[in-house]
Amino acid sequence: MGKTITEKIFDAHRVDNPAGDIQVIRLDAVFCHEITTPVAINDLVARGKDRVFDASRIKAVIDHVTPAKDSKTAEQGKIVREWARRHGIVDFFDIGRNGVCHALFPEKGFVRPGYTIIMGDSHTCTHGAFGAFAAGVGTTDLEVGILKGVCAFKAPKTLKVEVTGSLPEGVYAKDVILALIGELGVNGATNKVIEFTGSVVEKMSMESRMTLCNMAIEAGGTCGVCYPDSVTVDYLWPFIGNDYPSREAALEDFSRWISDADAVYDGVMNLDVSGLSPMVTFGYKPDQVKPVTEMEGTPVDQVYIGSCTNGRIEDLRIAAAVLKGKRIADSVRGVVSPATPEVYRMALAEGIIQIFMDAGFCVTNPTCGACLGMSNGVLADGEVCAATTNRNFNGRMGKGGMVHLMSPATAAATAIAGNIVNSELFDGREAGA
Ligand SMILES: CC(C)[C@H](C(=O)O)[C@@H](O)C(=O)O
Ligand code: SF4
Repeated sequence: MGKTITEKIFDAHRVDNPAGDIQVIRLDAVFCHEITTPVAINDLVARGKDRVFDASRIKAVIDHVTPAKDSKTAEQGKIVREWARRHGIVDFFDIGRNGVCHALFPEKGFVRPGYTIIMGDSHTCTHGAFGAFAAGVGTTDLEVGILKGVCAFKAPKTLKVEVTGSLPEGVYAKDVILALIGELGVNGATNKVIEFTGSVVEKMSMESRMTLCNMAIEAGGTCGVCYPDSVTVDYLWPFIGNDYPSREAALEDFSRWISDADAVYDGVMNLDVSGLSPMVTFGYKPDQVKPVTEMEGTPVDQVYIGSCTNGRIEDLRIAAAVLKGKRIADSVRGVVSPATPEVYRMALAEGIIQIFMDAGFCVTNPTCGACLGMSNGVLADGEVCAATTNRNFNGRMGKGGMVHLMSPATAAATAIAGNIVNSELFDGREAGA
């Protein structure tokens, strides 16, 4: 019987099978940030277990609220900073080098096909885009991971989603994942890995694949996963060039991490995106999704472009293409947070930061910022934000605020119009047609 990519990853990492379908797997990396890791650190210290399994496999960043906005966030940063120093964690990213964890760590080459990764963050599923198993965990699992480099999971179940057809102009990975979550519902993939396959995914950049996998959790998924291919090899080449004689050799090696044709799934669905139009959420749950055309005219107070979903260079390029030479509406506050310093640098070099500033956007440092409503653009009661983020929960961006999730193109067009609108990049034609 064939196996899925996730089953193969588990087979290669299993160190114990204590009971039933519980499997203990060895971890290739443990990622940390300043919101959830301090709780684990403090507890390990209190229990006299202030150790790390392997400092080189722990990657840490201060990203959610940075620079610190108050004493509490300053303290959280301090705990992680001192812990990283104490244990010789070299890959620790503080002010000036820090960015949103799920954008920064892949960009640094820390995620590889076949890897197992945990983090105390629900959007850890993003890293599956590289053909890895990466899952968000709670404090107890994080502590065990830091201490022993292992984690217990149930045997993985997989929902295979074949994305077929051809993406129309102006329709992006964000629209695909919103449409999928709309179909699945917020619990549609609970306790399952969502395996994204099909010709549309094969044609996607690593950035777009990360956008897809990032929101797997919004349908309840443990992880999203894409097969590693030449796109993955090209993205990782600066980091793996010394390990393989050629890109072809790397590709050959990575092909271990692809599901067998006769793998057994817990569900298979097809999503033909040929007729898809830009999508937007309308309520407080990510599965409340409609085509933008049905929400047109909804006024917004703020437009936020950033986050681990859509704060990468590809996203900023798309938004800038819409904003170029235009001004955002007087009634709108535009905020853009490049996801990492490298994204910021590229955007600067390409004139994208200039376009955002000329359009009237405020450009912040790389951080989660407004995404979770802790800094850099918190909404007032009754205010509405068009955002490229992944969560529209009630009060997420500020008490009494409403968030509409959308693609960077739709967000940029909305900023110009002052209300929700399709971008002019969308003409409804299938790509290449
Ligand atoms: C702060 C952290 C625990 C949280 C998460 O797990 O997702 C945050 O990143 C979010 O997006 O709400
Ligand atoms: S950008 Fe938003 S969703 Fe992503 S890790 Fe930060 S707070 Fe969470």
